[in-house]
Amino acid sequence: MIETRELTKLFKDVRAVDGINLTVARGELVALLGPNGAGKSTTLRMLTTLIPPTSGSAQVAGFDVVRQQRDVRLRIGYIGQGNGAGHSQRGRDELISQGRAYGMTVRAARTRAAELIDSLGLSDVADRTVSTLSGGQRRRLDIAMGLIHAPELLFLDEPSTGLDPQNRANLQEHIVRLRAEHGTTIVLTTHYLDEADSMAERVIVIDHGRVIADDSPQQLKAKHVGDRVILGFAGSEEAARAAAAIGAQHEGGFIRLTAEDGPREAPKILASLPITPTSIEVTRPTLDDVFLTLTGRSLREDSSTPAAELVEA
Ligand SMILES: Nc1ncnc2c1ncn2[C@@H]1O[C@H](COP(=O)(O)OP(=O)(O)OP(=O)(O)O)[C@@H](O)[C@H]1O
Repeated sequence: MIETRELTKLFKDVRAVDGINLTVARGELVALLGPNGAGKSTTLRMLTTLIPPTSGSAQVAGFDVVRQQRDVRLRIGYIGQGNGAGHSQRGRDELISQGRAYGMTVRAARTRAAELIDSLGLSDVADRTVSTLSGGQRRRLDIAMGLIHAPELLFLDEPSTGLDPQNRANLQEHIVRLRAEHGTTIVLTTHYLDEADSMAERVIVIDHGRVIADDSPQQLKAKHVGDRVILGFAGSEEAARAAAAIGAQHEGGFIRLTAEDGPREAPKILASLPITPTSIEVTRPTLDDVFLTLTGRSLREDSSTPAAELVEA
């Protein structure tokens, strides 16, 4: 569905996207994850034909993003960071007008609008003017706008930024359901770690315009970080004896181990110790730990991340 080769975008001397190669198969739900300024939106804007690449190439839905822009545009939906719907119109009318702009008949646009209103949970508010909708409702209307022409591929640029946690969860549920019902290929950008983790079956981590990791969230965590098992002992001496028995190091009264599957391996570790620990803690890594391992920086500590997102990330 998407194939890019050395896709690059320069803004004067800023290398916003630096030779990205990626392949997205039909039906995948892929999250592009990275800190502010990593190049996620620029990548999306090239894939949606909004800006031309400086070099490299991209095929989207079988067409070239530079030479066959119209063919690409007919097959994709794009929901950018701002709200797309006009504020003084009723939501349903906005959807129908959007369908007409794509060349649909009034009848087809009405039917499709009704379907989307239903599947995005907008039935109670679709006949109100857009300006009276809540942030979450408006975002769902934006998604309906992007889907009116039944695109094969939907791009969402930070779909849940600015929403409260409840609306975010609700929106995520709708996106996952749409995908299950219609088989739409979805590519979204996010800097919410939990969003990438829970929704996407594949996470492409981008930093400084380059892909630094590309795998399922589970594999990324297992491959790059692993689970942590921390054993606590009554004192340093006990910890040293236990550490010697399993060929590990201790730090004061603690032994810190990495395990591929912590919850399963912890009982075996315990069984091989000559002394019973006083505490045991098994922690599973987050995608932030993956980012930290790969870059030495935390996505959360990114100085340009707005404070509201630090709390939720
Ligand atoms: N029109 C532009 N002119 C100049 N520089 C730009 C332009 N658009 C983006 N950039 C720069 O390109 C880099 C990548 O920006 P981009 O918006 O793609 O990042 P992002 O990963 O989407 O970040 P965010 O999460 O903040 O949206 C940044 O350094 C940004 O300042």
